[in-house]
Amino acid sequence: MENSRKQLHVVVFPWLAMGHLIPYHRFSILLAQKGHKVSFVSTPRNLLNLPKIPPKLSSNISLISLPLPSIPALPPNAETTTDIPYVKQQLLKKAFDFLRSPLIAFLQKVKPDWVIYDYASHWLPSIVAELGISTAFFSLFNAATLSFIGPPSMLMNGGDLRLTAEDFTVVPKWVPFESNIAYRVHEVTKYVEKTEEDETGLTDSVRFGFAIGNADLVIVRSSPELEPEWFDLFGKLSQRPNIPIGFLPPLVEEENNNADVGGWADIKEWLDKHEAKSVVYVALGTESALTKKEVRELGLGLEKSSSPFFWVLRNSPESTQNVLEMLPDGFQERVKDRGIVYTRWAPQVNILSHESVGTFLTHCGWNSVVEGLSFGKVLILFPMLNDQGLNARLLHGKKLGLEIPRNELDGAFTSDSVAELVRKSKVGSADLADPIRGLFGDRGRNDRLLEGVVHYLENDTMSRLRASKSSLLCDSRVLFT
Ligand SMILES: O=c1ccn([C@@H]2O[C@H](COP(=O)(O)OP(=O)(O)O[C@H]3O[C@H](CO)[C@@H](O)[C@H](O)[C@H]3O)[C@@H](O)[C@H]2O)c(=O)[nH]1
Repeated sequence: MENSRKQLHVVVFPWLAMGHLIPYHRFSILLAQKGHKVSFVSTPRNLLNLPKIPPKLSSNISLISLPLPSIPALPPNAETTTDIPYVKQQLLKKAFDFLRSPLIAFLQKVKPDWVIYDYASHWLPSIVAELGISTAFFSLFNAATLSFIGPPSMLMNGGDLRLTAEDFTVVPKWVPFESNIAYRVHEVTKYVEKTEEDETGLTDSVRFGFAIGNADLVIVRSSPELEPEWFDLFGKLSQRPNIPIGFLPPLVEEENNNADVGGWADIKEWLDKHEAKSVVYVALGTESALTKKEVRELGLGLEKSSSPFFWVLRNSPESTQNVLEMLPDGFQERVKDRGIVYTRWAPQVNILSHESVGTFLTHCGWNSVVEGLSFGKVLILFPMLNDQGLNARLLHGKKLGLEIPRNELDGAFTSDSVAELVRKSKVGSADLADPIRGLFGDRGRNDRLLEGVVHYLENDTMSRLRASKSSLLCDSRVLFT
């Protein structure tokens, strides 16, 4: 760390979801690499499951464990959204909200310069401001999604009148330009059900409202080159300083190359046998669950495509049936020479970094999108939940992906359309040269955006320190007059 730069102490507190813990952890590593001190706060099992901290950075990162209080009806070991059915997520938020007291006690003790927090801890910024600590909301949603969610001033007052799934299929009235970014009914049905069963009394949009509206800074995991009009609009709607951090393109972890049976070494051996860009990687993140009918259609589609594939298909807490039993009869036997159905946690970044993978059939979780595009894969878009439908519209509009046609109401699709898009993904390499696509994996550009965020955190802290020193000077002058 240069002498002119102050070493910051940053407390990082993500929501309890793998898709949040992973990028918050990555951001923490990058802050530590810049010489800053990070306290990464989460629950015990989540801390154990995080990627290893590189030994040379371990003195800069402390893992702070706060046990998750038990809540009736929440399974005892549930510490992430992956452990529970989607409609039970609000229970996890209820338990998460009980982390408030131990977290505040920790902050009072260590008095960091910054707290970087997620949308679920909407209560954090106002309390932390009273302690004189700066707050940054780190948004894993892009600017288009943040704008779709709405102006914080409206959300904080409970003024979001969208209640039914249909309400979310309309471009909001605060979007002043032409846009097609809105949900399809099937992409929000579960959100509406989850909200109706709300255990916390707060909808996610209210949490977003407070998380954004009370932040000193909003850091957005995206880039203004991808979505200039949405960054512009989000700045106006939020009335908060906001800054893009770029995409945080993934790093391939060397240590994943282990001897675990069925682990990365075995997967790599299988991928190595295939021609460049021939394999379709299929994975739908950590929160979405397919119905039996969807598993069947997707399977038949992959079979009809005649393409080699690697399909991550794990059991979901939403279903009591083993997911392999949902596959079409005889499926695994018929495709055994060219397809793998993988039922464990997959080393996704390693797989996507492999040259034999050409196509990524994805649910459009923002991490997966970034990972796929950073490694130059062709995306087949299959949104299921959360921001995924909006991401799919954005990507489709920018010609960054091919969307599987689906029935707008129930999401039904055909195996033929899956097979057709897989084939199309193999021939449509022309737009791979698109400069927008190149932004995702451009290390130089992404590093510069990250550097901008780090400078903001450093400079803001320095000006606060100078301001508090000069107010002390004023006070002492008052004393001496
Ligand atoms: O077997 C697996 C499954 C997932 N991953 C990783 O886990 C992350 C998953 O993130 P994402 O692709 O964004 O999917 P979700 O976990 O479903 O993400 C949640 O969080 C995202 C960020 O807020 C949102 O965009 C999604 O809609 C929301 O469901 C990625 O880094 C994957 O590489 C693995 O490494 N192996």
